[in-house]
Order: sequence, then structure tokens, then C-alpha cells
Amino acid sequence: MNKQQIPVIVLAGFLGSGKTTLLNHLLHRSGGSRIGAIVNDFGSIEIDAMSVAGQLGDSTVSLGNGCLCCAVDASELDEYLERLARPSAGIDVIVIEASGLAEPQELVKMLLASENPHIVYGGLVEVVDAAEFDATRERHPEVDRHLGIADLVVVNKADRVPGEERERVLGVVRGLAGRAAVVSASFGRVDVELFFDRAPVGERVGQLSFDDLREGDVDLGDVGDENGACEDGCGHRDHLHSAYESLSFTSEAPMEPRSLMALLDSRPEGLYRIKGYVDFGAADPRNRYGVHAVGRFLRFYPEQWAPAEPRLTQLVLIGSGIDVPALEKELEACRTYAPQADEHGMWGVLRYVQEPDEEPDGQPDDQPAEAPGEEPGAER
Ligand SMILES: Nc1nc2c(ncn2[C@@H]2O[C@H](COP(=O)(O)OP(=O)(O)OP(=O)(O)O)[C@@H](O)[C@H]2O)c(=O)[nH]1
Repeated sequence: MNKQQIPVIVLAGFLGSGKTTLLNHLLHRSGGSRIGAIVNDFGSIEIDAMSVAGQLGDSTVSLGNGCLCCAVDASELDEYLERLARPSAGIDVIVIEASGLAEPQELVKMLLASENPHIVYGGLVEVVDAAEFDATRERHPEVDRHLGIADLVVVNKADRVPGEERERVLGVVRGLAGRAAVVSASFGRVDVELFFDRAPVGERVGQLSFDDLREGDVDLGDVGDENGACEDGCGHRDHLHSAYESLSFTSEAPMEPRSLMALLDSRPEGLYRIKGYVDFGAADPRNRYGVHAVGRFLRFYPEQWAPAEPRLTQLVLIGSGIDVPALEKELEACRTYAPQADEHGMWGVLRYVQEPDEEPDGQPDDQPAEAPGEEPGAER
């Protein structure tokens, strides 16, 4: 490897497996290394990019609204790589966080094909949600193929899976991952050296070529197949995202907590992933609520509004077989214009706020939220 070349690592994994959490861990624990991040959001509101520490700046860029694997040409990616790899940026390693529905081999191919002399492909890291692993594989057998081309697999959410079951999942993943290193983690807390120094650099990465990737190639011949082609007609009928739709919802009016909880508590099976931020207005004027749903798992994360931050609700909902217009109407119906909050309205939300002992370890720029109890109308 040319010393001047910056390794570019692809961070992939199914919806909600913990890619952004892991990227934030890397950013916080990078020591003297400077990480450039490219974040690819599936929805048109760039929630992942907003959740990345430091957010968008000279070292983090966002590529939103669709999977990078279906970019008609790779020029946008090249442009970002160029920007991050220029010597004046002082970047040591670049991490591309793929959307949760991206086809990793397409991203790897783009990197291998890049003519940018400053970068070199640095390996594929797949993040697996240990708690959802069986269900995800059942719905998407393609996941096995993704693990087969990985250089490092992080079996995340170990905290949600008891000992024996975790060992079983690790065993299955090891069987599928071939020669990749497999590590178990909670909240993406992996040894950072796995990324920057030791793995995923190694024989396997050195050998990965177009030929390796071709084995897992999909049939690109069926453009327009109504059961398979991507919305944008790229024809990648076997891509995970071909069966998924997303809804991006923004509201300037606050959300009424009881109505929103009624909607979330009865969300349809196919609505696998929800992420974003909610403004509950008078029910808790101090905090915005980060929200994450992954399968049946739901959590709210209160955090203080920044002083000049516009009070918006911004949500991305991703699912398969969902009725997008109906969901949008239901969300619109949750908006409230009432100046006073319902006294116990937040109870339903606070059930889903994580306990302190579930928290990932304190990160330098974590901003603790204050309980809404001090505000009129909000109680725990
Ligand atoms: N219990 C538990 N929750 C986790 C862990 N890692 C991440 N989470 C939570 O899982 C949810 C999704 O995490 P993200 O890091 O946003 O997942 P992602 O893979 O970036 O999601 P997409 O970009 O939508 O595919 C969040 O609520 C995280 O706090 C973990 O190890 N244990």
C-alpha cells in the first residue's frame, strides 16, 4: 500500500443494526487519528448524518436520499472522496456508513474501481443486530452473502441477547463469515485498532477483487421488473432496498404525545425502522426526543434543544409493504396546535426512555437531558 493512500472502510449492516452508533464510537475513540466519514442515508431527511458526532463539517459529509449502491454513476462519491482525501484535510482513514439497505458489494466495487490515487479500499465491516439476526436472515437470505464478503463482522447488541443465545448467534455468523474476524459488541464498542491498524487489513482484503465480488453478483438484466427493480429503475432486483419504501416526515407543529404513541404502539409489522427527532412542544419544551424503532424495539432519547435550533419534528420511516400515504396522514393527525399540554401526556413516551444503566459509556460530547418534570404538564 502506498503510504500516501488513505484506507476507505465500508461500514454496512441491516437497518438499525448499530452502524451510526459504531461510527460515533470510532469518532470518539480515534485518539490521534482523524476520521473522515461519508454517511449514506436511505431517507431524504439525513437523520444518520445528523446523529454523527460533530455532524457535518469538513470531515463528515452526507449522501442522502437513496442507497449509494444504486448511484447511477459514482461521481458524487468520487467527489466526496476527493474532498476528504486531499492532503490539507489531514484525514488518516475514511469510513463510509452505508444505508441499512445498501448492497455492500456494489460499494466495494465502486471503491476498487476508483481512480483516485489518494485512497485505497480498506475493507468491509458488517454490523449485525444479534437480537434481530434470525428474523432478518429469514426475511433476507441475502444477508448471508453480505457476511461472506466481509473482512470484519461486529455482532452488536450483545447486551440484548443472553449468554447461550449470543454464543449460538456468534457461531452461525462465524460459519457464514468465512475468514472474516467476528467480534461481539454492545453499543458498537469495539477495539478501534480493529479498524485502523490490524483488521480489516490483511490477506483477505488484499485478495478481494472484482472476481471475488462477481460470485455474489446479481442479475442486472431485469430492469423494470415490478417485483424487484429499485424505484429509480436501476434494475438491481435483488437489492434489499428494492422491497422497501421510506417516508420522510417533517412538521413545524409539535406532536401530541398520546396520539403519536398510539400510532407507534400499533405500528404495522412491516414498518421495521423509524428514526429521527420529535418535538413534543408544551409537553416538554426543554428537550427534543431522538426516536429509534428497530423491529419491535422502540426507544426515545431526550436531549436538550440547542439554543438556536429550529423546533422541528423530523422522522424517517422505512418498511416493506407499508402504506406510505396512510402513514403520512396518521402522522399529520398527531400534530397539535394546543398551547397547553395534557398533564400526563408524556407518560406513554417516558416508558420508552432508556434507563441510565442501559446507556452506552459516556461520550465526551454527550449532552445530558433534564427530565421534563420541571416543565408544566410533563411528568415521569
Ligand atoms: N440495546 C442496544 N441498543 C443499541 C446497540 N447499538 C445500537 N443500539 C440502538 O439501536 C438503534 C439503532 O442504532 P443506529 O446506530 O442508529 O443503527 P444504524 O445501523 O445506523 O441504523 P440505520 O442507519 O437506520 O440502518 C438506536 O436506538 C441505538 O441506540 C446495542 O449494542 N445495544
